Amino acid sequence: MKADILLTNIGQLVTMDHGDGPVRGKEMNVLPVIENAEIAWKDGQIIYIGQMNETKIDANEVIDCQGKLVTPGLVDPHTHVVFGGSREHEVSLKLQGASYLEILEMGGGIHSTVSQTKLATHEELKQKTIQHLNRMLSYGVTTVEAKSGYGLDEETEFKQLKVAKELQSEHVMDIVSTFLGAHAVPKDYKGNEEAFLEKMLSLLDQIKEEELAEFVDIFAETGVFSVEQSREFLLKAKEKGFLVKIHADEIDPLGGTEMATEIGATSADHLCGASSKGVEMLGDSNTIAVILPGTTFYLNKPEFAPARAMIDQNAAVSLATDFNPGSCPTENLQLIMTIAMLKLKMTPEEIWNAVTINSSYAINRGEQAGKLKVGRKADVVIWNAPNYTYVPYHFGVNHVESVFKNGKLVVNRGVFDVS
Ligand SMILES: O=C(O)CC1=NCN=C1
Ligand SMILES: [Zn+2]
Repeated sequence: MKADILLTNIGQLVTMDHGDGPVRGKEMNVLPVIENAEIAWKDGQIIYIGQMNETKIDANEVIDCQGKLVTPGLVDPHTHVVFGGSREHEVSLKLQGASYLEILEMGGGIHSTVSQTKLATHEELKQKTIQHLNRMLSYGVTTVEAKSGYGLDEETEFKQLKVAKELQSEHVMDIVSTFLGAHAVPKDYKGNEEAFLEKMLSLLDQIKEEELAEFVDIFAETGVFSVEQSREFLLKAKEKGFLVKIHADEIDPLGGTEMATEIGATSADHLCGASSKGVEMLGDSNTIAVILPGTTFYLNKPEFAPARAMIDQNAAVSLATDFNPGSCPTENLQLIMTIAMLKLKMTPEEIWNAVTINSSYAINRGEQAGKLKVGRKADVVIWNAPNYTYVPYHFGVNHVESVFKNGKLVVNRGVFDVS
């Protein structure tokens, strides 16, 4: 068998090849691992996965993985990666005890990023986003969702969406685009949310025509949009052919989780305040629960999402960074894995399923990402770690050694000249 690249002497090859669909409930605690394994690819496509020395493979390049861990590229299914500026100036307010919603109400938070995103040129926004995507790649992420939502007007929402679309073809990262025009109520629409939502809905035809987004999302939260406003908005988006997802029960328990499952949302995200009814409905639905423990940590909230109860009720759970300049300014999905272990009480097996195969289904890429299987593209990570438990265990550092995207080496962190 002729190959371009063969990885051999792999200690643990985690394939995520459970069969079709996301993994849910008890199945989340199963991790398909091949010990002492090899994987080979040609022209960017996986042609062999198996035990070492089972098959003769004639490869142009052979990489001895020295017993290390190899996994699929990670999938980050919830990020606000396209944005201007930053919000470190709000740290003093946070330290004085101002809450996220209080800062938003004061005209800061999302509104602050909206002002900075409006000021950024298309090119400035694009170059800044490339830096964030490169850092995500260095953490082992090879597929990412990118939301708009820092324009709250036609011009700047389209600027964000066009940056994401250009990077879909120009950057090696696979990017799934989401329209989040309903991210907050701009000052000139205060008290007139319905009119603002109508304005955002009026953009959908052009977004669909120009293929600028696959998903539509909305922030269902106190002081932003109600659950009923969100239901109506997302149902209209579905009628126009969009897939939908929702920021639900992030801060206040409004019942967005239940609504997401009722309308057949692809994912319901945050869910810190999900009710027991909402948890039960997730278990009985195809809606993926995307949990963002980094945000709960960074907002210093005591209550984390009840991920343990969701898994116990047979839900499919995914993890994401929620990378954004305000409530979770980190691209480090590995750190999220550690927080999920400690605060959500998820096992290493559940965590690895939640950052690969389940995340890929949360952004409609279940057939393309999050799994290593013959015939799929070679999005592969070699970790400087002896096993999959080691990554969330040894926290706050980057364990990636090499990242291959479509079979091409795109990140090599294994090179040190320390003599
Ligand atoms: O604050 C932000 O910029 C991102 C966010 N949207 C909803 N929750 C957090
Ligand atoms: Zn978010």
